[in-house]
Amino acid sequence: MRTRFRGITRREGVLICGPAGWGEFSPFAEYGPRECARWLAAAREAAYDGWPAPVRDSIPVNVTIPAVGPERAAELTRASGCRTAKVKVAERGQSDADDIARVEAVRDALGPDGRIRVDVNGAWDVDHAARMIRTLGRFDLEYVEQPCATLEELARVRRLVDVPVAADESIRRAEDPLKVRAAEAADIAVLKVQPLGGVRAALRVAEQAGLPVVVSSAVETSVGLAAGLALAAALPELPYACGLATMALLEGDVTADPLVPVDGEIPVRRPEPDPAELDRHEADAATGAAWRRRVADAQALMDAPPVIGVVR
Ligand SMILES: O=C(O)CCC(=O)C1=CC=C[C@@H](O)[C@@H]1C(=O)O
Ligand SMILES: [Mg+2]
Repeated sequence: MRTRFRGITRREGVLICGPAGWGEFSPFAEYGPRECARWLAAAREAAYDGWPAPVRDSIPVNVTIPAVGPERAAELTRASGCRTAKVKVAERGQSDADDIARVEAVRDALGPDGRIRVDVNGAWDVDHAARMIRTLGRFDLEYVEQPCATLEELARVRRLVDVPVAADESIRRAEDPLKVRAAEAADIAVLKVQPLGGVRAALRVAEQAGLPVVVSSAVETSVGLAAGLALAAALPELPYACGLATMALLEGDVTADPLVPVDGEIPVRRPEPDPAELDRHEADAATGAAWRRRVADAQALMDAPPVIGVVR
């Protein structure tokens, strides 16, 4: 990766080639087989079933600003050409002052008409969240993503601030993603294709959650990003720019024509992996064997025929 994001500097995964095309299985290292089964279901759907028909052919996207200094944050914002930015805040080891400086720099770079959301990844308690959301509110926030860890805390924060609250981890890591609505914990639901088990599964969550939705990536290659675009393209409504411009966080891609935004949008398309790029990024034998085991462990929990075909 070009920069540390979500605590990692390397992104690994498995690409599966099937009759419907290529799929990506790239759960983060700490996820066990039960959670990985949903990620594998998403890859299978891409490789074996394909996706529902799109109702739009271009997706507005936000630039994703990691927990970098204000100058770098402004640089990344300007270079993206996007009119919406999602700024990581509450990074471990950093201060509220770091977050305020980063958001202020992004606001300066975007100008008054740009939209800014922040992603806390559940790190604040309710008092800290209320205080920081009010402080950052002076930069006019579009919404705050997962300010606290639990549904109960999200519901309390919602009643304390007038910035909309988006649920992310409460949707993608929950046994029942639909509890968010019952708990009145969020105004917006963030959908990620792999954690939710595929495009069709994510469409069902969107329908049942009954909230406006944003599609966001899991920092995949263009193989996995194509599934995120397919979800964003199939949703009946798409009121927010989507977090699908994460190719900017990666040094390279497995395709020769990566999915990157032009004027803040990404066209809905499905780039094919390029043999030379596949070879360039192929993991060593030990890493490959470990990933084949992760596929097998997740597969063992799925009531679906085993994944076969080319696994790289
Ligand atoms: O939503 C975006 O702008 C990009 C994707 C993104 O922010 C994330 C991807 C994967 C895990 C997290 O680090 C983070 C998130 O919490 O949404
Ligand atoms: Mg998030």
